[in-house]
Amino acid sequence: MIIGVPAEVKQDEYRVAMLPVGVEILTAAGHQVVVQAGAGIGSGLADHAYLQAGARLVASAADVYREAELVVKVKEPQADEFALVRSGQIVFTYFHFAASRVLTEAMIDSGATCLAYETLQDEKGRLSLLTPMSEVAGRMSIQEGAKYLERPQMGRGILLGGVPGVAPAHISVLGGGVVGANAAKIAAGFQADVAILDVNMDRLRYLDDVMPANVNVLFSDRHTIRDQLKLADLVIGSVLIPGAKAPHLVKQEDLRLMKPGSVIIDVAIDQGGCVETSRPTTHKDPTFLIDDVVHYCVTNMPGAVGRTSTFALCNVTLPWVLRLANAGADCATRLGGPLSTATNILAGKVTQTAVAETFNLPLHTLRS
Ligand SMILES: NC(=O)C1=CN([C@@H]2O[C@H](COP(=O)(O)OP(=O)(O)OC[C@H]3O[C@@H](n4cnc5c(N)ncnc54)[C@H](O)[C@@H]3O)[C@@H](O)[C@H]2O)C=CC1
Ligand SMILES: CC(=O)C(=O)O
Repeated sequence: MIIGVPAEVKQDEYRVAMLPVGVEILTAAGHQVVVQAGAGIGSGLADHAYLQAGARLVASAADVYREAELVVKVKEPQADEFALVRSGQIVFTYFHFAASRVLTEAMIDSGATCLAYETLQDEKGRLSLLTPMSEVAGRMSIQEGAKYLERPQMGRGILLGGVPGVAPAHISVLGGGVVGANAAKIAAGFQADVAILDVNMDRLRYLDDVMPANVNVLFSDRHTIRDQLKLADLVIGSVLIPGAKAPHLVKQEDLRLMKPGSVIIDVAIDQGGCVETSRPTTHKDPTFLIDDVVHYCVTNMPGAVGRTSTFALCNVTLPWVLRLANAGADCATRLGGPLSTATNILAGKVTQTAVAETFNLPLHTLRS
């Protein structure tokens, strides 16, 4: 199979979808890998490393899309990439379709097959291609939160850990999955006072067992959320209902409960955000103020730490790329099991229930 790796074009996206070692493994298995020149630069991976591993370098994204049967990316195709995606092609990347009707319609119109990293459930039911980026974003949410709590960044002027005689920051983490647990772990290390809210009691019991003493776990309901908003200096939005638009746990009217200069890091923004007032932002212009509350809603947080993130992502995606490539272009879209959970659009037809429901589109059933 011909596998294509274009350079990422989303604002401030420094990741790349394949490491040179991935090229080596795929070519050794008899496949061809076409890489856009410069694609790895943001992650410190030079063109010659891809060449040495057996890749063919091409000048433009158009060249990659023209040749590749399987396009492997990091972020969803951007508007100026839509026309490059073609019928019969498989695109394997983060899509987060429920957050964008425009993207969903563009991919339907392309006639391509779209396999989303974020909905792939492995044999144990884990979202194993989302996990490493959630680990990055969860950890990063605390360092970003610490920065935007500083007064010159419009924050309240709060140091996360406080100092002897002055209370630490209170951090409320909405959703105790991978992002939430990683955020809480780092926040606890800063000696902040942390609360994790979740609706999954088994998860709360687990977190209660493994988290340090400055982390409390609470059941997430409307009253507890509102109580937490009154206390919080920093709120981390980290809920997920796989494939679906994130529920708005914080309503616009709730912002009035919060202290002026408090900060919301809505990590769940890639699924639409769990705060009603959130809207997508970029690393270049990451925050905005509503009712004196700082909102940070960057949709590709791990992109800023491209080197760490590229390695963490490619470590887990490569086995699936290899599996698709070995199946061959005709059979790859008929692979059952985990790859069927990744299939959001098959040859231009929506196959993910949550996406069809979000946009009221016809749902097609996958057949093996
Ligand atoms: N902005 C960015 O750059 C990035 C965003 N993300 C996003 O972060 C979000 C969270 O991802 P993960 O932690 O991996 O998901 P996860 O599935 O591990 O955790 C989500 C948690 O939310 C909980 N939850 C569901 N409904 C809830 C409610 N009403 N109240 C409280 N908790 C609730 C679930 O029980 C689960 O424990 C996803 O939307 C993911 O795509 C992940 C990486 C990067
Ligand atoms: C999960 C995702 O969309 C990202 O890492 O950018």
